[in-house]
Order: sequence, then structure tokens, then C-alpha cells
Amino acid sequence: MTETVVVAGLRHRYGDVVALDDMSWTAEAGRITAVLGPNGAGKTTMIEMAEGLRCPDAGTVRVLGRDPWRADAEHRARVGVMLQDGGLPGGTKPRRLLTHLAAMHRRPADVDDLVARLGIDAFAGTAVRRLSGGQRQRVALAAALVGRPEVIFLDEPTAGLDPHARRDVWRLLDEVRDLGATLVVSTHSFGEAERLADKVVVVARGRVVAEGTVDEVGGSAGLEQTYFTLTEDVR
Ligand SMILES: Nc1ncnc2c1ncn2[C@@H]1O[C@H](COP(=O)(O)OP(=O)(O)OP(=O)(O)O)[C@@H](O)[C@H]1O
Repeated sequence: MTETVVVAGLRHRYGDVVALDDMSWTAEAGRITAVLGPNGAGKTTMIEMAEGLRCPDAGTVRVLGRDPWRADAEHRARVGVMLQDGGLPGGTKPRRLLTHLAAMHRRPADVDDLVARLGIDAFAGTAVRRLSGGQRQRVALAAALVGRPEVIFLDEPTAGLDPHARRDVWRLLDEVRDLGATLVVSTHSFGEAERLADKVVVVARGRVVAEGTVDEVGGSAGLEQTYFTLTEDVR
């Protein structure tokens, strides 16, 4: 199986804080990989490195065979990113923003279709700063998908969404995966990991403590119980 994301021996400190301590994992092509771990485990730091936004102190990251920190614009266009806080410009209206982003890509998704599928229609003409947290999440997800990227990093994509919106997002992510994209999704939801993930990576204290399918990681105890056992001592 082709490994689209390879993280090997990643180390990173913020002053005295060790954020990543020899972290290694892979995400396979055309699969959804869910990254689970307690607050402060190092998920965001690691995902920012895979996105090319942060340079590790040591270790290597490869995305589509390239070092994301040194990658050119052509590589970056193949990678979609949904940041935890959205990172959206407050004064822009969602449809205008998505149309603008679509124009930057060679083979963009259909903006009207994305807007309809993620239930953005109702607020497509309202400035981002006036939107609720869940509405902004949906726009941020659409922005990550509009360029039809081959690899997509999503930091807690359904946090704060109501059940209908969450279901819509899961269906859309399934479809994007079925079209061949590789997705890496960080989440605090066992239900989300069980529903979506072909593979689960559990991180704690900057290291991977389990990696495999939901069944392989959860075993007979189940994912939730196994997670608590693996991460108990970090609380
Ligand atoms: N810019 C920064 N400066 C200093 N310390 C940081 C910075 N970013 C993260 N840290 C620290 O690094 C560690 C890992 O943080 P990170 O945000 O990567 O964890 P996380 O697993 O994404 O957490 P969460 O689930 O809360 O999003 C934490 O101890 C955090 O306080």
C-alpha cells in the first residue's frame, strides 16, 4: 500500500516543553487516518509540520514523497488544509471566498455543489465574522476541499457541529476518500474515529502509543476503553 504521509522520528520543543518526542506514523493513500490523543499530546504541532507550516527540530516528514517545509507551490496545491481555528478572513462572505479560492486551482470542485452539500447556502452571503462557530467550520472545510487536493489535513473538522452537520461532513469525507484522496483527521471523538477511520493513530506525550485499524487498536475492550488505558497516566 502506498504511504502518502510518512512521519519518522519527529522531535520538537517549545522552550522547555517537549511537544514531539520521537513521533512516527504513516497515512496510506486513499484512506482516512484519524489521530486521537489528549489535549497537549502534540497533534496540532505534528499536523502543522505535515502541512509545511512548521519545521521540526529533528526527524523527517514526507507528504506525497516531498518535504513539506521545502515544498513548492505545485506541491502545496496538492494538499488541502483545515486549521483548528478556521483561519478565515472575517470580512469575506463564504460564497465569494470559495469562488476566489476555486479560481486559484487548475481543477477546482464545483462551488455551488460544495455550498449545497455542506449546508452553506443559508449563510453564503453573510460575512464570516457574523457566522456561528459551526457555520465557520463548514466554510473552513469547504475551503480545504475546493481545490480537490490529493491529501487533506483536517484538525477537528466536526468540533462544535450539530448532529446533522456532522453527518453531512462525514458523508462528504467518505466521498472524498472514495474519489482517491488521503485524509488525516484529528479528533477527540471515538464515534468519529469509529465511523470514519480506516486507520487510527493514538498519540500521548508527543509519541505514538497505538496505530492500526479501529479493531486492531481497540481489541476486545473497544476503542474508548483502550484509549483511556493507553493515555491514563498523562492526565
Ligand atoms: N506555540 C507554542 N508555544 C509554546 N508551547 C506550545 C506552542 N504550541 C503548542 N505548545 C505546547 O506543545 C504541546 C503540544 O501542543 P499541541 O497543540 O501540538 O497539542 P494537541 O495534541 O494539538 O492539543 P489539543 O488537543 O488541545 O489541540 C503542549 O504542551 C502545548 O502547550
